[in-house]
Amino acid sequence: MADYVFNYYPQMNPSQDTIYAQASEHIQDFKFDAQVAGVFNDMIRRSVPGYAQIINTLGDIAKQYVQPHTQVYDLGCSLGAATLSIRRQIDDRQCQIVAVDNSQSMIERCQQNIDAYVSETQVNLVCADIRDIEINNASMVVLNFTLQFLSPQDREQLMAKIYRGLNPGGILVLSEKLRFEDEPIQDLLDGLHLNFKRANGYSELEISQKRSALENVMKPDTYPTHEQRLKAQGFRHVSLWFQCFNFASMVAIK
Ligand SMILES: C[S@@+](CC[C@H](N)C(=O)[O-])C[C@H]1O[C@@H](n2cnc3c(N)ncnc32)[C@H](O)[C@@H]1O
Ligand SMILES: O=C(O)C(=O)C[C@]1(C(=O)O)C=C[C@@H](O)C=C1
Repeated sequence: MADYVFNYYPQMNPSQDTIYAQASEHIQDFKFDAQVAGVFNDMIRRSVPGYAQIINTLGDIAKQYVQPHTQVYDLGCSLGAATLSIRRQIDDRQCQIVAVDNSQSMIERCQQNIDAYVSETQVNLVCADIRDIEINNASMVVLNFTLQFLSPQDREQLMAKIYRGLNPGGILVLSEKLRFEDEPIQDLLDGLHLNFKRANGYSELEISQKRSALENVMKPDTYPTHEQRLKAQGFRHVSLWFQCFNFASMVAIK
C-alpha cells in the first residue's frame, strides 16, 4: 500500500515517538500536549493500522462529495493530515476547510504544515473545543479518531450538531478504534493490533504504559453503538468502508 501521505508531506514526520520508552512509576492520563504533538505523526502511523489508507481515501471521498461554496470540517485535526489530503482534491470548488483542535501545540504545528503548501482553498484553523463550535453549510465533516475522546453524552450531542450542520447529501466520515462485545473477537483483534505495534518497533513497556495512559481518556464504542447513534440522528445511509483489526472508518450520508 502506498504510504503516500508521509512521503508527500515529509516535514510532518520529523521525530520518533519514544514517549513511553522509559519505565515510569506514575503513568499520567494521555494528553495531546507539546510532547505528543512533536512526535504525533510517527505515533499515529505506528499505532493505527490503515491510517495512511484512511487519510488518502478522505481525499477521494472529498472529491466526490464536497460541493462548491460549502464548508468542510476537520474536527480534531491534529497536524492537519486529513485537511491536507482533502484540500488537494477540492481546489476548484471555492470551499473553506474549518480545521479545529483544542491542543494549542497541535494547532501551531498544523499551521506550519498548511502554510507549507500553496492552495486556492482557504483553511480556517481554529483552536477550540469541538463541542463549542458552530457547524453550518457543510458538505463534508471528518472525525478521524477524535470522537472516542469525548464522553458518551457529548458524542451524542456532537452527532446531532453535525447532522444539523450538514447540507442534504452531505457526508460524515467517522474513524474510530472499535470495541467488540464478543470476547474471542475482542481478544483476537486486540492481539492483532498489539502485534502491529510490536512490528512497528514498540516495546512491551511502551505498549503497556501507553495502554495505561489511554485507559481513562479513550473509551471505544462498538460498531452497533456507532451505527445506532448515527441512524438515530437521521443519517439515512450508514456503512463501514474500512476496517483493519479493531480500527475502522465509517461513512454516514444525510
Ligand atoms: C487521535 S487525534 C486525531 C488525528 C487526526 N484527526 C488525524 O487524522 O491525523 C485526536 C485529536 O483530537 C483533539 N481533540 C480531542 N478532544 C477534543 C475536543 N473536545 N475539541 C477539540 N479537539 C479535541 C486532540 O487534541 C487531538 O489532536
Ligand atoms: O489504541 C492505541 O493503542 C492507540 O494508540 C490509538 C490512538 C488512537 O486511536 O487515536 C490513541 C492515541 C494516539 O492518538 C494515537 C493512536
